Amino acid sequence: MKVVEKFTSINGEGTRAGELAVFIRFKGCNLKCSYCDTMWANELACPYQEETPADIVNYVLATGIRNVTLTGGEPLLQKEIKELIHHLLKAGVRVEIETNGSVSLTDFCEERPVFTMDYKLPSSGCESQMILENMELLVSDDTVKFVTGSQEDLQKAMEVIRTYDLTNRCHVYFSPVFGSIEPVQIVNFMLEHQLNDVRLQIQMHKIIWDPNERGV
Ligand SMILES: C[S@@+](CC[C@H](N)C(=O)[O-])C[C@H]1O[C@@H](n2cnc3c(N)ncnc32)[C@H](O)[C@@H]1O
Ligand SMILES: Nc1nc2[nH]cc(C(=O)O)c2c(=O)[nH]1
Ligand code: SF4
Ligand SMILES: [Mg+2]
Repeated sequence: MKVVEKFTSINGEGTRAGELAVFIRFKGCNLKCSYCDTMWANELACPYQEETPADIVNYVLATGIRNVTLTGGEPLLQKEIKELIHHLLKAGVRVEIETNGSVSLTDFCEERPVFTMDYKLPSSGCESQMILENMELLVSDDTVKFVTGSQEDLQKAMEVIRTYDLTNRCHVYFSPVFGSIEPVQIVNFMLEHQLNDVRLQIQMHKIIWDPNERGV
């Protein structure tokens, strides 16, 4: 598996935000979101370490931390990802996968990690790649995350939430494209449209550390 970085930190996002977590970041992505904060990991020339699922499980267990987030890049594109999920779950670790909404989840629903799945909004430039069938596969521990950069994005996110009744299916988060929309605009939109059960979340690690710092 192509690992570009692995580190321990607090999870800066998602339902376990603020808890300790181990991060495994994989190389490569099939999308090119306008705002991507880890584009470096998607470049062909990005150096990586070839690791087996067993190497990764050993690293995770040695940290003594019970949460692991598999991210990237797009983690579900790694050939051995199913095997890795299997071994991590068997070892009793909580597995969260950050995925971009353009990879089918059908193959990952038997032995289940927790999914934090983006719905890519218009300002990302990648909305046409969304696999809408994925919405039907989400369960109550999963999350749909809308990273919003504009009023148009907020409007579209609301439509998607209503179409798929997302707040009755799973967690729903709004997160600002870091530094490009004022969080208060998101709050005002939520108030104006009475978006109950939607949660605003700001990437905590970008406030604790320099927003461009890697490995945190
Ligand atoms: C770097 S991606 C990797 C996982 C997967 N490719 C995806 O897009 O979900 C991890 C998360 O960071 C979010 N993200 C990337 N750049 C961001 C930015 N500039 N501001 C806020 N969130 C961002 C993505 O939308 C995604 O939810
Ligand atoms: N601390 C911290 N929390 C995170 N949660 C999701 C991350 C990601 O890049 O997917 C991330 C990250 O890069 N750092
Ligand atoms: S899908 Fe994720 S990793 Fe890929 S470009 Fe978009 S934000 Fe970056
Ligand atoms: Mg990140």
